[in-house]
Amino acid sequence: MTQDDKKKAAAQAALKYIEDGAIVGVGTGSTVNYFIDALADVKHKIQGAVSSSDASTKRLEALGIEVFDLNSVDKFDIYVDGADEITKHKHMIKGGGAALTREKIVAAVAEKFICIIDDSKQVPMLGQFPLPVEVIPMARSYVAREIVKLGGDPDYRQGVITDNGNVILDVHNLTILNPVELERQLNAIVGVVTNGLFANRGADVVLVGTDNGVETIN
Ligand SMILES: O=C(CO)[C@H](O)[C@H](O)COP(=O)(O)O
Repeated sequence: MTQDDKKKAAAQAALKYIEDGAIVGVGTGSTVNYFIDALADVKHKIQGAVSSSDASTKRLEALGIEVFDLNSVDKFDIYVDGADEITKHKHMIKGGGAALTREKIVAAVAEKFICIIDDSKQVPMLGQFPLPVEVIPMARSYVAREIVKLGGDPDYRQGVITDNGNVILDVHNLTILNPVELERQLNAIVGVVTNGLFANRGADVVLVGTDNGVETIN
């Protein structure tokens, strides 16, 4: 099985969590693109989606799925998204696609976070994947200096502007022993919009595409 086959299988498996009449929270990335394609096959059964990025909105709408403004939706059951890394505690690093802030917002409103991944994303400890931090542009150098004090090595993601008009610092060489605490510490730096640690609100269910099929971790 290729990595893409595994992503596709995990994405397909997420459909069983979608109830009739649902509004579905939709993440961003290549695994989620498979999910959006699968969702299109059952679009007659759902009300529509809430999206975490302009890219996902475009794809959803192109396939005839209505996308609601999050401000017009009080609550919904399921948010489906990928991850760059995930531990057995269901703590994640996300934001490889620079959509972390909207992903965290949509995930916060959902009852359940269903994480869809291929098995290469499972790690014993977070931090091999550089941790994305979304920053207000004028605060970039200040935030970078503060991150160095926390032991990280920030790298400005050149040429990338987020959907919110901000920039991304990718933080290398972090030893993330306590993701819950580091998520709080990074958010406390003035100028940080969001960081890519999803630990205070991790995943609820993980669907892992493997060579032996899709494994469900509850
Ligand atoms: O957080 C994300 C985007 O901001 C994605 O979920 C993450 O980067 C995984 O992407 P992919 O499914 O393409 O491997």
